[in-house]
Amino acid sequence: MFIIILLLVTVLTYYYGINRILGLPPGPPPLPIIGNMLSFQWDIDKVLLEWKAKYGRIFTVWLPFPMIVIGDHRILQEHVAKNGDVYLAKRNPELLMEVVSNGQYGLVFEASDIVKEQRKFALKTLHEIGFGSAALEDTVHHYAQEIVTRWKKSGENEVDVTENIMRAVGNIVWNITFGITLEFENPLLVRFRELQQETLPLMGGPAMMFMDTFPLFRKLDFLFGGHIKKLRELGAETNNYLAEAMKTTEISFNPDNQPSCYIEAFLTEQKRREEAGKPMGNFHYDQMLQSAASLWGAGFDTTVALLRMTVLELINHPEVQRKLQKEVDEVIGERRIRYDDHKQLPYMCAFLQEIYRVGNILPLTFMRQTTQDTEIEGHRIAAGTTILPQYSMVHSDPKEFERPDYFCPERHLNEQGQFVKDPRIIPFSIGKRACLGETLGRMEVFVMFATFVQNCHFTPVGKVPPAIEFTPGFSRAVTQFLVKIQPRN
Ligand code: HEM
Repeated sequence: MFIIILLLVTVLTYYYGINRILGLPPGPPPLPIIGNMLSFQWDIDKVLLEWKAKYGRIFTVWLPFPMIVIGDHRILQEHVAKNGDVYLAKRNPELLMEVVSNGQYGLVFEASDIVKEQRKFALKTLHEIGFGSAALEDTVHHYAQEIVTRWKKSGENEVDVTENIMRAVGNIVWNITFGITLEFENPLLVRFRELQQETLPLMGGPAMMFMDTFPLFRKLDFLFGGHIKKLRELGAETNNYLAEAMKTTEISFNPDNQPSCYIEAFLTEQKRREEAGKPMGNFHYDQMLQSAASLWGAGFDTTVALLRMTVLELINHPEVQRKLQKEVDEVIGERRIRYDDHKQLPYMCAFLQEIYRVGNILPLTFMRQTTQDTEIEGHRIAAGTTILPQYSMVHSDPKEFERPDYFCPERHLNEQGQFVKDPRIIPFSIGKRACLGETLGRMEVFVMFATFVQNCHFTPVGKVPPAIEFTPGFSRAVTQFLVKIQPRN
């Protein structure tokens, strides 16, 4: 009897009092051992917002380790942005990394001790190989033209816009990474997207989180749907393709030339170290391979997903499409779109800011781990605590944005019809782990979308446009939809 009472008291204390005892922000009561894991699906936006309404702007969720969720713009700015070094490290999904990437390498989930060095190298390299340059803008415009030329020929056919967008965006990332231009129709890009589409949903979800947290259960993978086995196979196929492409780059690599892509810059650094008699350090084969995988993984589906969503919103809001067409016709006419044109296209900027708000490409931002003791809103947070900076909770909070589910570019215009940049909308994240591809991503989305509006008119296949629904998974995208496309000029 005594043992039962003791057990009951322990469970109740844990359930109702653990956060208070540990001095953590309040949060949903956790169950012993599994914490709040059962509530933690990847389409968790709604649950997180309910918790925010109930427990405040920061709260604790147990997975089963305590994780502090920050879903408030001011706190994100004051801590994650201004105090970047404290939030530099990620809480890496070790199992996932071991299965897919042979360890914690690359540019997204690399081990904490190599982050600063590899991010510095990546930022410098991406700038040197053309981020922000007119040449890269020309390439993006060239692919935007490829897309609309094909769409214009579609006549009465029902079109899935994904295919051409995917080939164009895929080619741009491939080029930046390997310096290789693929044929527009090259089946490799299609296979690569399929691999990513199969991999991403398996990476997310409670099964992987559970096995990551409790290594003993990895042997029972077959009971959880065989995710580990499948991910290992998909990871191996992806890595083989990347290794092949790296080999091609290596064969034509000339160390005397200025690097034209990421892999060449990596090979140049290796050569420099070799000639100086310095150890390779983290500039080894696995880091090179997984950096390529990171650029591909982070730069491809994100951009494709946002561009697909722009078209879906156009057919759902014909009056918005008409306004965009009018603006482009009046300001640009038939001349070539340039990124700089955004300064003269306020309605288009408002439309894209609204896409960035509702798009929420990462349903769950990557978890961080504090690198030192800190304090947030009066709570002492120990070094090594997991933090979730959840920007989507700002984007979809009714206290921040009236009717947040409603797509409305006008909310980003002032009385004079000028575009108002909203600092609360953070699609590329902030701080020291913000997106490395923001410069390219913003330019790509603008130049491609403006070219679509300039050249094509999109209508739904039936009388009623398709619903806006999202696929679950590590990254978020609207489900498949078809459109009809008429040329505009
Ligand atoms: C419009 C498209 C894009 C969006 C919305 C986007 C958004 C994001 C977001 C939200 C993160 C997570 C940051 C965090 O953990 O706090 C991220 C990380 C990252 N992105 Fe992007 N991204 C886009 C395009 C790109 C492109 C084109 C590239 C490169 C070619 C890229 C490379 C990366 C990398 C390497 C990271 C990991 C950075 C780190 O952990 O230090 N992204 N991106």
